[in-house]
Parts: sequence; structure tokens; C-alpha cells
Amino acid sequence: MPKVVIAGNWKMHKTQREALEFLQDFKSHLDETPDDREVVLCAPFTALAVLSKTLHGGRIRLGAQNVHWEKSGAYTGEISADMLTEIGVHYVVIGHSERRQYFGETDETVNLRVISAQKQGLIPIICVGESKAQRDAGETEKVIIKQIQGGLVNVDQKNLVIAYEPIWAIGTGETCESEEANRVIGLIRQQLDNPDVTIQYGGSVKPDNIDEIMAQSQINGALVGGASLDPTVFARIVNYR
Ligand SMILES: O=C[C@H](O)COP(=O)(O)O
Repeated sequence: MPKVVIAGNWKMHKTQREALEFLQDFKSHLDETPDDREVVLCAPFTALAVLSKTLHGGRIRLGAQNVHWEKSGAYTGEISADMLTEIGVHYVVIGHSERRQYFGETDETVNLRVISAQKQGLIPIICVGESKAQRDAGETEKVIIKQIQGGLVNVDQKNLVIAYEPIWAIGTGETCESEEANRVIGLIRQQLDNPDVTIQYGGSVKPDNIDEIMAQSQINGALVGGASLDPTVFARIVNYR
């Protein structure tokens, strides 16, 4: 059975002070959180450093939002997997559509980052998803299969999470119908050798749609953007029924 993973992607939000304030409030909502799900905070690098000192284990895992494939070197602005694991980071988001759109991420660089992250013991959360134009042109399946196949060349499918995030549903309030997300995620699953890979849905996940999303047979979690910034709101998502 795939493990359920609910991850908040804070993107470029929260200073260290704001991250600690969030944590203090958020932790108080986790007492009743069932053990059947992993809770992950994918925070900016500076916030990760301070959160890791405050977590002391517990049930929250930390995730980064990018990682480079080399161990060290002249790569201004990048970060290595060692630097992340040293401070207790477990997950890393790779190939988010915003990285693909604004920072030139390709399936090839996604693949390099994934392989290197796994080698250093990080669990990659690989993001895939089609644009509105691609969906309207009937290209959803073609786009997703290309991203999955390109991103997964020589990748160990044991420690791996995939997030299906239709770009048109990110930050727009327009959620993909849960049955449709389930269908596309089923298609992604057909591309994999390991039936236990966790596949999340991401795109305008909110307290009022999380229960329906998590009731779908193929969906094993959520990658939550805007709604993960408020501790009470994200706690309701994590504590889906
Ligand atoms: O990584 C998260 C996604 O980009 C979803 O963002 P959102 O929940 O604000 O739509």
C-alpha cells in the first residue's frame, strides 16, 4: 500500500520568525492526527534551518523545494542534498511547474536532481502536470507520460513520491474534479513498476475539497500551496476524514 503523504509547499513565503509562529500553532492541532499519514512542511531554506532545531523529531517531516545534483561546486544559488540532510530534511520537491516555467527546469534536470537526491537519502516529490492549453488541446496524457518517463530514467521507485499538479489548478481556486484527478493519477500509476509509489494531487487543495480528494482510490496524498500557510487551515487538511 502506498504511504499517505500530505505536504505543504510554502513556496517563497515565511521568514524564520513566521515559520516558528506557524509551527507553534500547527503542532497543537496534530494531537489527534491519525498515524496513517505523513505530514511534511516544504519550507524555504532559511526556515528549514530554524524549523529543524525546533521539531526534535516529532511527527512533522521537513521538505526542501529544490536540490542540485552535484555534491558541491561553483553553482551559485543552488543547494546540495548533503546540506539538506545535515539539518534533518527528509523530502524535496523537484520539478514544480514554477521551477519549470521560471527557472528552466526540464525533464532532464529533474531526472538528475531526483537520482542525486535519492542517493543522499532524500525522498523526491516529483511534480508533473499539464497547462490549460495542453489540456484544451487533448494533450494531457501525452504531456504527463513524457514528464514521468523523462523524470524517471534510471530512478529507484522505492523512495519516491509523485505529485500530479495540473498547472491551471495551481493558485487559481479552480480544482481539478477529483474523479478526473483520480483518472490521471491512475494513468501515472500505469507508467510505474512499483505499485506502492505515493501519488499526490496538488492544485487549489482546501479544507472543503480534501475529504473528497482523499476518498479517491488512486490518490495517496496532497501537495498543498496557499492553504498550507495558515496553521489552522492546513491542520484541517492534514486531519482529513
Ligand atoms: O505545490 C503546490 C501547488 O503548486 C499548489 O498550490 P495551491 O494549493 O496554492 O494551488
